[in-house]
Amino acid sequence: MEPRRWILTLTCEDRVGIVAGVSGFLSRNQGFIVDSQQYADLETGRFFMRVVFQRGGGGFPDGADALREAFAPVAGELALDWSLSPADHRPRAVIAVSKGLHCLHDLLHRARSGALSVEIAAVVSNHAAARELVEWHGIDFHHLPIEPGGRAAQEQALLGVMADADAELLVLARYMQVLSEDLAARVSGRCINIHHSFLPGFKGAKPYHRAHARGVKLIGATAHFVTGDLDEGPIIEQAVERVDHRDDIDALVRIGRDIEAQVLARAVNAYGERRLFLNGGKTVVFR
Ligand SMILES: Nc1nc2c(c(=O)[nH]1)N[C@@H](CN(C=O)c1ccc(C(=O)N[C@@H](CCC(=O)O)C(=O)O)cc1)CN2
Repeated sequence: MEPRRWILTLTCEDRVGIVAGVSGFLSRNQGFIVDSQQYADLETGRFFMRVVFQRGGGGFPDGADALREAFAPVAGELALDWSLSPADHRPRAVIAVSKGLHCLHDLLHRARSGALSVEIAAVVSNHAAARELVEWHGIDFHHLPIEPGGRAAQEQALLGVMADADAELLVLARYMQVLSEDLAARVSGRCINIHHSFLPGFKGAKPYHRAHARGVKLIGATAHFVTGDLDEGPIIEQAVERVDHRDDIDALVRIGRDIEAQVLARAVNAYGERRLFLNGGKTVVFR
């Protein structure tokens, strides 16, 4: 049987000796490195690293707690912000959606076919349109309409669903409500939105209409971490497709749906596989 694999991710203030410190720890503990990627941002002075490793011989710490206990002194010495988990761990996620269900369909299908690296724990929506689809997949659906003056209560209910589902990640899969500053702060670094344009172009509502009016030759989609500032969060993934004068707004919307679904799934998988790091107003995404 293949030995269990582990993923160590870390970030820290950059200095000489980080890679040596980590690889030295693994060597001393019979850790066999399967994949290692690191990046030094010379502008911010931050360092990022992701190591995939497995048991390489006798003396390898047995289990997550033993590994974390063994690594903690090294991490303290190097002043690391770190996380260590089994490679097959899939973070639990809540998906939020409004009336456009194409990204939700895609995520549910990928989850069902084992191609999604997060576990969909529940789906919430300010409309009831997705209930039948979600329940067909055997997943909890929560209809959280926004009553007049009820945005704060609705957001509390959304946080309640995340807590009850033990979910760490919130995915806005064409959820057309602007999260409050408070909610955005509470899910900072663990909330991913898909915006239906190639940011920074065409922020806000109805980007395809405005792209058509502008006569663009490329349209795209952008997955980003959510912040309190609409469509301003750190970009995780983007893609574009060529369009031309023959493509009316309906065509742009149709072409855009596929781009949105693909870009969002890539971003969610980067998060689930611990390949994604916040780096100030930007991100580091290991391939
Ligand atoms: N705090 C944030 N919340 C959300 C973000 C974000 O970047 N920061 N992105 C949106 C998604 N989105 C574009 O990608 C978007 C959604 C909604 C709107 C908008 O103007 N909504 C209106 C209501 C529209 C309606 O009811 O249909 C509003 O909220 O008043 C613009 C952009 C998700 N949330």
